[in-house]
Amino acid sequence: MNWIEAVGYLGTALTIAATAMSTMIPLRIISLCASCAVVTYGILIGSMPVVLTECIQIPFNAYRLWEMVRLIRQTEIASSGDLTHEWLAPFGTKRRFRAGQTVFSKGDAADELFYVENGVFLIPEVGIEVGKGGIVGELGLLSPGNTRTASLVCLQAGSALRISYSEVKQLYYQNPEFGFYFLKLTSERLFQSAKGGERIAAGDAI
Ligand SMILES: Nc1ncnc2c1ncn2[C@@H]1O[C@@H]2COP(=O)(O)O[C@H]2[C@H]1O
Repeated sequence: MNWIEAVGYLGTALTIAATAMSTMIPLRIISLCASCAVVTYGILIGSMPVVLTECIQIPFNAYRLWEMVRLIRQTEIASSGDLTHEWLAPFGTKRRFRAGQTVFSKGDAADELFYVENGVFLIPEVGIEVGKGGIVGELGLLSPGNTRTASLVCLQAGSALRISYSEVKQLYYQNPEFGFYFLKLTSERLFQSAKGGERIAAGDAI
């Protein structure tokens, strides 16, 4: 076997390895390496169909790889809670609350969540205060019968964006980063409640 054939076999081996892979990022990286080896081989043996096939595949693989890396980066940002306002603001309807006002009570029917813009709110059952940037009222979307798992009372006058559950669902299906953030937020709160109501401030980064 001469070195030109060795380059060709390297391309074959990498192509087979990529086909066998189940995780997307390594698959795309190995596919790109395979294409580079096969293009080199195609040039060395003067085969335009081989070169052309791989040159068409390279941008597709590179684009999909970029998409996956971007999604993972956004998901990381999402899980730190930085993008919530950006996501929710276009859907929200502003509502003002005065000190002492009950926003909702435990057991009420739930069909919306709140993104706190300012003021301070209290969840009396767990003794948690929710301030600017906090999300509250999301568990009703998942609770049996869609009822509130706790109450919410306004401590210091402020405002919150109301986002209906149907809009939350739209956002969930259309925006995987939001979906992941929502999953993390709700599961952290449910885990904490199950552990005995340890404090997770509703505005805390998760
Ligand atoms: N342990 C908890 N930590 C933080 N927030 C909570 C906790 N339990 C309930 N909540 C919030 O209080 C809200 C009450 O209404 P929901 O059940 O719709 O959604 C609930 C959560 O947003």
